[in-house]
Amino acid sequence: MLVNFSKMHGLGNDFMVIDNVTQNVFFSPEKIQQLADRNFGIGFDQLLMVEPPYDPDQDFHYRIFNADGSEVSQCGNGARCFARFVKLKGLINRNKILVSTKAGKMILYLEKDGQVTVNMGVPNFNPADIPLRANKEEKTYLILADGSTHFCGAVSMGNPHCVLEVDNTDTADVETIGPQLERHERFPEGVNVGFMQVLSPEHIRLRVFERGAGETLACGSGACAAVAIGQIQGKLGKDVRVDLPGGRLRIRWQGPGSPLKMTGPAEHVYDGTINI
Ligand SMILES: N[C@@H](CCC[C@H](N)C(=O)O)C(=O)O
Repeated sequence: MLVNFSKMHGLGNDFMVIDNVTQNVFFSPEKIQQLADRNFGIGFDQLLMVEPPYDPDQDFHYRIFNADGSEVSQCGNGARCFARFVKLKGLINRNKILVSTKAGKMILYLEKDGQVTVNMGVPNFNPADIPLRANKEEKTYLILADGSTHFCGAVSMGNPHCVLEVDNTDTADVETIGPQLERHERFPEGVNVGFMQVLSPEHIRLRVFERGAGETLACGSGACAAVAIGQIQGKLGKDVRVDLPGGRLRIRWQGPGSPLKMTGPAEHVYDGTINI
């Protein structure tokens, strides 16, 4: 069977994107791992499957799979690439796109300058919804891992995130702490781990060790999580520039109860066909 796909990226967080509106593709978790392999496959952090809407009031549904084959419910950079993809492929001709994921509904806007703005919904700090094992909601949790104590904020952006503040992202021990917290027992469904350096209330640097994919060049939902957590901890303002290894995002959040907006680029790299 021949499968058409596009390779895309958002700030170097890269995706294999499949139009499952006009095709009928199913991949097992093992097949996804094989395709995600950077030596033996196409190579990507996440696979995005664009599907017809599940709800009549939506334009599309889209599914997200990590490189390890696990299906997840949110991907910020993927959402921007999804919006570019459906326009590029002529699946829609509007600049406002309504889409559902496992996490719920989102609204995306294709801007005139080529950037994409995503309304990521309301950040959810309730531990049970993240999910995080905790007696009550806190701005900072103390988590013990391998004899070390980590202070981190936690939030669901539709997917679970914890964020640690560091002095310098260049020297942060992402390779050790990332995997320790990713599968920590306090996070029963795993967690994406952000390392945030606050330069000013309007400017942070961020590295993210992603659940199911390892450290990526950028994590959109991770950037949203860092700004939401930094703001409730009193460190950040309402309009923040986030510098990730792969480039820059703009995150705007008016505070608890309001939806958060992310703006950034989405690039198409090439189209391909594989025989599976
Ligand atoms: N790269 C993404 C997040 C992808 C999913 C994540 N690894 C998870 O398991 O929740 C982004 O840009 O948000």
